[in-house]
Amino acid sequence: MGAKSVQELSISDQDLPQNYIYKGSDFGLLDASLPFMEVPIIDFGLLTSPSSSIEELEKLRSALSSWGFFQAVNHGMEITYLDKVREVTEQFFALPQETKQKYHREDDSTEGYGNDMIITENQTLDWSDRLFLTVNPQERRQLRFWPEYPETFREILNEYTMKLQVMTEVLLKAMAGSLNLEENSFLDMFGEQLQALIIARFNFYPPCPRPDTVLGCKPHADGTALTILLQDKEVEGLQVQKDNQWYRVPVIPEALVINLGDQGEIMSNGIFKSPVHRVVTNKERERISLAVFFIPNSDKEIEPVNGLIDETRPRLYKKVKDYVSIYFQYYQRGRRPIEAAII
Ligand SMILES: O=C(O)CCC(=O)C(=O)O
Ligand SMILES: [Fe+2]
Repeated sequence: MGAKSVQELSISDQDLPQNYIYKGSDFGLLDASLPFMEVPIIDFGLLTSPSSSIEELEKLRSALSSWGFFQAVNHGMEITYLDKVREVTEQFFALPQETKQKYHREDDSTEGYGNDMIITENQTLDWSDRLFLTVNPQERRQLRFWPEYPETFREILNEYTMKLQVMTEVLLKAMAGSLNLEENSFLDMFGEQLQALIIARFNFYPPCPRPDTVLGCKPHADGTALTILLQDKEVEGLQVQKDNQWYRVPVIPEALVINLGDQGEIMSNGIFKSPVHRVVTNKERERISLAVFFIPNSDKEIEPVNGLIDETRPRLYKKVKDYVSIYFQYYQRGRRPIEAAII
């Protein structure tokens, strides 16, 4: 049944297993003296067409082409609702270990509860336990991995991801609008009516005895088109890289953190960035987050939108299909999967 959960490791007096020690050369700067990112805050209410504000679209374009990250406010979900989503996440991870094991993922599969998937020898493991659930398309749901406790878990996950789906449609249209493209240019790449693969990844980061050498999540860029992240309400940990410098992503309890993934960068012909980010650990407090991944259907070919290719901006990426399948292999070897798509 595989290794101990990170949660169990965090409370055992056993020495820290060596494979959690991060060996990359880019560790170093884990202290709080790192600068905060100058986080672009986008008012979602102003993005909704047909009256979307030119100014807000310009802010969106600028955020996605510099950071690849922004914080979304006025997205239609009250903070009390976001707190409910956080609460069921905390409640799940607080269940007794035997109960959580009921939802344990198989060693060779991502779906379910468990810690970092082991793909290569010598791989550094992330200091986190996760619950990974496919939400959409509905027929791909594997309900045996969906917690039955807390009782509202399934209902909230279903409802929350439906709300995010609506946001994603608005966002994809606004992204196109911000580049003067036809409104459905990005949306169409997902397939009919956003028939996206939607995956929810609940992350749990227990306190870590060695935050100076252990990461909650290794540096990576997401393989998605878009990711919508609900951060812990109080505990910071997410950092983003820009021009070889790491920045802290501030906690804004009522906001959703949105970032572009590799497939979003490919569609935009490199105008929008898929940012490298990581999660650091701390000694005192646990941290939770919920990342929801929006991924074009695996039978859809993804390529730069036509209107974004011209003499001054040649096509930068090849057509890719089922990008996710190569993604994990590259990631666990510490390479950027998007390299596979560069012309
Ligand atoms: O926990 C976080 O803040 C980020 C998690 C993340 O990057 C991911 O799940 O891909
Ligand atoms: Fe990520």
